[in-house]
Amino acid sequence: MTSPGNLASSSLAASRRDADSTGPDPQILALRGVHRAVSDLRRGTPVLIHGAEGALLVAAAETVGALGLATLSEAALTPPVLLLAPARAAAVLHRPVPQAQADKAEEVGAVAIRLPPALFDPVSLRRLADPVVEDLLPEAPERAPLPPLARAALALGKLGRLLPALIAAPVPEGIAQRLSLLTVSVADVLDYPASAASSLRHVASAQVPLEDAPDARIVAFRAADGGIEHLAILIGRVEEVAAAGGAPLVRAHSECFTGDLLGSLRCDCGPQLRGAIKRMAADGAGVLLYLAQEGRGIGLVNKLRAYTLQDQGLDTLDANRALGYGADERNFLVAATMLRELGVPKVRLLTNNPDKLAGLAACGIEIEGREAHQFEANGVNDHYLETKARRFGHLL
Ligand SMILES: Nc1nc2c(ncn2[C@@H]2O[C@H](COP(=O)(O)OP(=O)(O)OP(=O)(O)O)[C@@H](O)[C@H]2O)c(=O)[nH]1
Ligand SMILES: [Zn+2]
Repeated sequence: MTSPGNLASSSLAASRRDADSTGPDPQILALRGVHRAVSDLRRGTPVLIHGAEGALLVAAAETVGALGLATLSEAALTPPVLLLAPARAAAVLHRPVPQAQADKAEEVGAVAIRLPPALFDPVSLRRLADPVVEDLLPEAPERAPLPPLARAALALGKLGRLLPALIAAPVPEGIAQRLSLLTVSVADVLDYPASAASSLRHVASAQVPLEDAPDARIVAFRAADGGIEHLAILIGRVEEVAAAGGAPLVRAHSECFTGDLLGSLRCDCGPQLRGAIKRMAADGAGVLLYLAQEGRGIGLVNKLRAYTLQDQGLDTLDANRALGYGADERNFLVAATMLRELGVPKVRLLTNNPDKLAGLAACGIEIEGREAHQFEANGVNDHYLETKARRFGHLL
């Protein structure tokens, strides 16, 4: 269980992990490499992905500028193509992706679009990437053969919480060094979510009495990539309950800026957050994991885009898909690692979401029971709640 002494030695251990006598830890180097590549994509700078199949230079359609496109053209072995997730590709191509190809596309999770000169500029590319700017081209573009490493390219864009739309071109090995561009391996990109989650360690904690739970402590967790922190709010006698082999109430709550902080009526997050804290205080103990997984893992910017699509008639699940994301992009290993670090391997989970129960169990957390966590619809979120029950299988 967390104590100030443990915390101090744990953060010291974390700071030493990258500097022992045998040199930096390869896992940490891999995590940092991917994190830096993501930052470059977010800035509009191309990065190189390499694997056994070759080397692919990629840039995010959402952020790339004229300079990035010029770099791509100059280095490309074959003309750059636009990689899109299958759902977005179907919209851009003005037709469903044919079945045989769709299967392949789902498997790879990417479709390549040919980019004639008229579309090879930052404004056109953003238009092709973003379903909110629903201004389809009068003439649909053509498909192109899928380059190698396409799946890793879209995965890298998603890690950056960017629209999963990347301009990509196979390039000769060694070009990245000549152009001073970052290189990441396909394995490091695909391993990143699990590797980052399993590297989470507590870095700081403090007593923070809450209105609804005066005996509360916040513990902050940081991964070895240097990314954003996740928080655990410990309420009451958690330590005692866990030490006695009991299962405290636990809620894995994904952050929701709009609902938690502003009281948005579009979702049920605010009442669920405050309700969980009250319930844990009444129960005498509980752990609320406040996870940096805004918008079920797609990020706040994409959630705002998803809201616009919902205002145009899509539901919460189809809006995610239209953007090129999955219905739920969260990684349950984050919550499981935090619980293990806190010494809470057994829980009574406050949730209506069967995927959370299955996801945490798959990561080795013992689910002693589920506690329903439902709140009245408010007149604005009725359709959202109904969609969660109907399409996500939420338990009532
Ligand atoms: N992508 C997307 N995310 C949303 C939308 N509405 C709310 N969210 C996000 O959904 C997350 C809320 O998830 P949770 O509170 O964990 O709820 P849940 O998965 O429905 O499961 P339980 O509440 O545990 O039953 C927050 O990160 C919100 O930002 C939406 O329309 N689209
Ligand atoms: Zn919300």
